[in-house]
Amino acid sequence: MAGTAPFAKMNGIGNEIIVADMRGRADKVTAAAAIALNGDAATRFDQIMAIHDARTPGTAYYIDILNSDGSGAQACGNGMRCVVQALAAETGQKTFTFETRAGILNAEEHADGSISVDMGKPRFGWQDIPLAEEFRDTRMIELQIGPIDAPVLHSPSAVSMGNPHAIFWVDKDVWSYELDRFGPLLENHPIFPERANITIVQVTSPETMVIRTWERGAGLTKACGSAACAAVVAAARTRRTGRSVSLMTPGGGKLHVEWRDDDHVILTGAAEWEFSGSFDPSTGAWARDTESAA
Ligand SMILES: N[C@@H](CCC[C@H](N)C(=O)O)C(=O)O
Repeated sequence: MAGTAPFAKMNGIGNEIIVADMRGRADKVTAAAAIALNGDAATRFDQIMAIHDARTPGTAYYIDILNSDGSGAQACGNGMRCVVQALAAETGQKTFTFETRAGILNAEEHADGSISVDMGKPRFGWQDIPLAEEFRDTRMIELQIGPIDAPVLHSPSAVSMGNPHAIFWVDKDVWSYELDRFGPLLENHPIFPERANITIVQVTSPETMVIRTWERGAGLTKACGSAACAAVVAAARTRRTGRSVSLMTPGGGKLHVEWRDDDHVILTGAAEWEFSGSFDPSTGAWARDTESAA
């Protein structure tokens, strides 16, 4: 065992995040450790953001992302904001370049404390998302759930923000849908060979929307940053909104997404520290720092 590692329990507008400091060590946070941490109410989380030493020149750190079921993820917008806030508090630095499974991304903490993450360019090709079969136009794919002649959710847009997203458009309040029941079925539908994050979206104006997400590998969450990005890109692509949109999320938090003319998607919002501790990255056994908030 390489010894315990420091962590911070944080959240990105309610998306439950553990930022694990794995710098200077060769081991990784194991799936077993993730599952154990998620099984304890005090450390229950949606994603672990493990900060590792840089692998690529020009980047500050490599960020390994784990879902609460122990699986890996390519992108996590809300978690990246937590990483930025933690590193900015430690170093005083305001801008960072990171590497993730999805590639290299830049992020910045603003003077008001909000944080913007450049989530890169969306991809729409069916092999890129990926989908199991060819769809020439992923603005609307054939997929539905519920009775065949009166589907509850149908015809989603599909988008990759580094990770796979299906966006279902609804007219009614997003809370009136049983996402806890349909989410697992859609996440694991054979059309998504790598599973998918499932989001329902109510567009409320050309600049606003309300979203609820069932996350791949984590279930219902209070917010999902990459889903917010995917929703805005898909909405703009289908002419439901413009390219600059404010989103309300189930935790009551607000995110802003801008799909810039250079094709990059910028996610902006808050991050919050809750408490700190140390943990064993191989087992998930952990202890709270004595001076840390309750
Ligand atoms: N909460 C995240 C998304 C996390 C990754 C996702 N569950 C996946 O497996 O792709 C966010 O804020 O983007």
